[in-house]
Amino acid sequence: MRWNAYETGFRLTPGMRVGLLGGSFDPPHAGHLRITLEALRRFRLDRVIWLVSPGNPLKARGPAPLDDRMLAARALVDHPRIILSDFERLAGTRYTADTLAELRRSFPAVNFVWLMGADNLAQIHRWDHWRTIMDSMPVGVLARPGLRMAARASVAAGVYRKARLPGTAAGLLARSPAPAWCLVNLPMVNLSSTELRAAGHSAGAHVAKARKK
Ligand SMILES: Nc1ncnc2c1ncn2[C@@H]1O[C@H](COP(=O)(O)OP(=O)(O)OP(=O)(O)O)[C@@H](O)[C@H]1O
Ligand SMILES: O=C(O)c1ccc[n+]([C@@H]2O[C@H](COP(=O)([O-])O)[C@@H](O)[C@H]2O)c1
Repeated sequence: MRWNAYETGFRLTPGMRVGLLGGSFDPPHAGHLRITLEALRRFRLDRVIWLVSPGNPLKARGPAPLDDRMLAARALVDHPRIILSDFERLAGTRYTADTLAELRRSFPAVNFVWLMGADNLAQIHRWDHWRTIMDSMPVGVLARPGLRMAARASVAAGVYRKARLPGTAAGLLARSPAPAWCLVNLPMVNLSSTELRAAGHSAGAHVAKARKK
């Protein structure tokens, strides 16, 4: 399967520790980059793949076109260990549980870690087959301004309380058998795509500006 239209020449080799940051990235922002760099370091990952989603199944509002969001991400990120991918478009998956199953099938010897902000830990119990996600892959959670408490009090944190690694053991997460999750604190960046869109910064506007140059 030709599964990455935007990133040529990257290889995932057996034994690699690879973080997966799924998101709308509508538009991508410095908060995404900050948590990615922090995840690479704290979870001792070899790579992080941004899975730029065709559309969050829980969001009624459709995002900007995927190509615009990929281009905007490319303009923001230039790092040898960060891969940008439209895997979900190419694999035809929409729900995270399906995407992760497909990735595991394609790369059976890679140690994947699902990454997300604390806002998503607080609501992952609403996702399709959320327990399959938690039971099949370690999960790294990055603190997000104002959401640490909601994450700690979440359904997922309660159901999987015994599977939680302390922040001091974050470096072991990628090699821990699922279920395993770890919430790390970090210097937080108070940015969200919602606020950026409200201020007129869309992925499409970025592309239009780049074309004018
Ligand atoms: N500032 C941030 N701090 C921590 N995690 C973040 C931050 N921004 C985004 N994330 C996480 O990155 C992933 C992708 O985020 P997403 O593309 O939805 O951006 P967003 O800013 O949350 O967008 P929106 O406001 O439209 O929901 C999610 O897991 C989200 O929790
Ligand atoms: O699989 C689901 O049911 C599901 C529900 C909501 C969100 N997700 C995924 O969570 C990631 C973050 O979504 P978003 O829109 O908050 O950036 C992205 O990869 C989505 O596909 C997945």
